[in-house]
Amino acid sequence: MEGQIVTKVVLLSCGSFNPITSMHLRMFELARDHLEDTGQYKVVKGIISPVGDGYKKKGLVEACHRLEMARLATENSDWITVDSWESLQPEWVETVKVIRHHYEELLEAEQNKDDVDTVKYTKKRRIEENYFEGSAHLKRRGSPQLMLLCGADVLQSFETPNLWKQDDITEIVGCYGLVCITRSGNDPYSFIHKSDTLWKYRKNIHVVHEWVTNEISATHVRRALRRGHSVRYLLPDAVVYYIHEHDLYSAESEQKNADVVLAPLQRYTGASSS
Ligand SMILES: Nc1ncnc2c1ncn2[C@@H]1O[C@H](COP(=O)(O)OP(=O)(O)OP(=O)(O)O)[C@@H](O)[C@H]1O
Ligand SMILES: NC(=O)c1ccc[n+]([C@@H]2O[C@H](COP(=O)(O)O)[C@@H](O)[C@H]2O)c1
Ligand SMILES: [Zn+2]
Repeated sequence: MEGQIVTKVVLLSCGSFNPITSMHLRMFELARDHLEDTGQYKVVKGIISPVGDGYKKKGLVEACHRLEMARLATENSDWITVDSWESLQPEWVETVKVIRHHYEELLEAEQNKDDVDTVKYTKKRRIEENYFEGSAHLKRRGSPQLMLLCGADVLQSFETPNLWKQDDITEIVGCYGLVCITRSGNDPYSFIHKSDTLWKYRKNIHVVHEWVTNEISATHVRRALRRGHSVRYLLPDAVVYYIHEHDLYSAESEQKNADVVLAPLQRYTGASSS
């Protein structure tokens, strides 16, 4: 549409990527097409942020391997990147904090571009002064928006007791925005309808309907590998080779963290082992 303001968007996907699959990469392509088709957005970058080992999910192999596989999977993409910040943190980091971290980096990069010849304020002050309505509402004139990209199962997990803090959900959908890819077994439209918070911020939630549904999941890939079955074409060849070279997924690796409570549940309930 003529005269319409086009907002630049960076998509951030947080997850285990244990291992990264072709569907993880498809999510970015689907989300970019969907946002750009509206005429309101230009997607300039995608970031994959593998969760740290402190997440303690069952079967989670070391972050260094998950990072390397994500790097191999994205080496042919000119816009999807991998970021190690989250995975290098000694403890599990709430997703909202990962988003804040990347948003700050984004603003700094933008301001470094703007600021070459202007009066030097401190970095922090510059960031604060450029928000439209103060730091509670993170929108700076002309700067890119950061949106969380996830599958509908993650949206559904918002209602799992003790997994997400209500304030975090409100900040994610209220201040940043969410792009959610449909996944069989989950109905994001109904979920948004039932949640007062999600309904309130429904304009910030972009549901992308994936018509070519597929059931690719990292769980399926790990299971096939344990059984000695082929996983070729479910994930990029370079990742398949890496997995075999390092003998990553076995019955033994699937038992990692088997007796440990997932970090968010531990943090919000005080439990430490099952
Ligand atoms: N087939 C899929 N359709 C839609 N979203 C997906 C699909 N596979 C993964 N995702 C999304 O990718 C992100 C990273 O997910 P994750 O690393 O847990 O992969 P996964 O395939 O779900 O793995 P696991 O089976 O171990 O849970 C999440 O937002 C998840 O919802
Ligand atoms: N409260 C939270 O911020 C919270 C809770 C559960 C999962 N998560 C994140 O969601 C992602 C989920 O990954 P999995 O689907 O692989 O478990 C991870 O990046 C994890 O850190 C965040
Ligand atoms: Zn998952």
